[in-house]
Amino acid sequence: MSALFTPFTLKDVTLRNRIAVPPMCQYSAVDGLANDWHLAHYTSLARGGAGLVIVEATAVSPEGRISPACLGLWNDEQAAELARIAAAIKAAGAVPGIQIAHAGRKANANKPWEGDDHIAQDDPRSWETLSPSAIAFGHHLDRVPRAMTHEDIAHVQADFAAAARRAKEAGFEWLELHFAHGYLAQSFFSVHANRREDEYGGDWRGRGRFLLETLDAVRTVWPARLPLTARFGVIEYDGRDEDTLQEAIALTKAMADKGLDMLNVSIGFSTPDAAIPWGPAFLAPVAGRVRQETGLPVAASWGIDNPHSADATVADGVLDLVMIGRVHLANPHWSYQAALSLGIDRPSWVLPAPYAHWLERYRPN
Ligand SMILES: C=C(C(=O)O)c1ccccc1
Repeated sequence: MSALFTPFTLKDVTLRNRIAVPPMCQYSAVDGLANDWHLAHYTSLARGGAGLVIVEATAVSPEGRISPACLGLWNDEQAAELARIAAAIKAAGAVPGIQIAHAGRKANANKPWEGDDHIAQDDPRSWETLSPSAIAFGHHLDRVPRAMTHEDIAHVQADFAAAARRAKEAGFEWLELHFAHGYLAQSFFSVHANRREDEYGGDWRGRGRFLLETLDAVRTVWPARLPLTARFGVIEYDGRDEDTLQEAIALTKAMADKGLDMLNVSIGFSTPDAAIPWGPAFLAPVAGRVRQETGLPVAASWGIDNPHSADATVADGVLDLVMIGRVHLANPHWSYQAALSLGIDRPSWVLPAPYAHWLERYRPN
């Protein structure tokens, strides 16, 4: 029996297997609106057999977008278009998830294939960037952001709560807060980005306050019966990893006490000088430690694309869900290939019936 193809239940939601498609920005929206690109993209991924499909980083406000082409959930028109995607993912047999985000000091950037750098301030598409402190990320993202006031902080937290409410009304059943990858929430936690001397800075509790308060605000509107999760950078690969990990584990425990149901373990990406040890499933052991020390179910991504390795991380109790990202862009039916490789019974039926019946028939014995 394959551990990867066992169901997973969290709160009132059951996934058909342990395979999740993590958020992967498409940079294909206009005014934050989802369009036919997104509908085809997410429908295709859901038809491929994954248990959970999480829609990409969706900004809680216009200035929270990474690029002008990112999705948004700050108005009802955007919610209506995203409702079509949630319904399409569900109709294909996967659970519809969505990640809500604020890009902080990495906001206002060109698409990755159009420079990946901050949009020039005299460009009509440019907007002001916000962060805990007036410290730029560096390299291609060298814009110095404005240090947030307490009014800014309260406003952004209210935006997260409003986006969560819209996500619920749009039919999403899994919510992920973007607390990773050097964006706003990660920046509050990061010693590289947060040099504040008020209650939102200093030790891990101070630097974690924005994340805890944002979680609180979202928890009040997101239904208790549906999973409330976060993607969180627990390590920076910046030479102080053990310190960061211990602080991240302490903050994760505090988030669990406030109703966080699962952690999608990722990387901080708070400094351009990180020495990331890219390699097959390199982050899985870090996620396993977070799982062990916090007692929370965890997921992880980054270089997990081999079915046997993915299966082993679940079978060995390292991960509860495996985030299979970029390889899904090359092969939306990765789950079917994994089912064949792992020798599960009737592998074709990982796919929808209109595909499965053809794949199962006329096969050599
Ligand atoms: C666009 C990203 C996101 O939405 O998290 C991202 C950024 C840096 C590394 C991986 C992913």
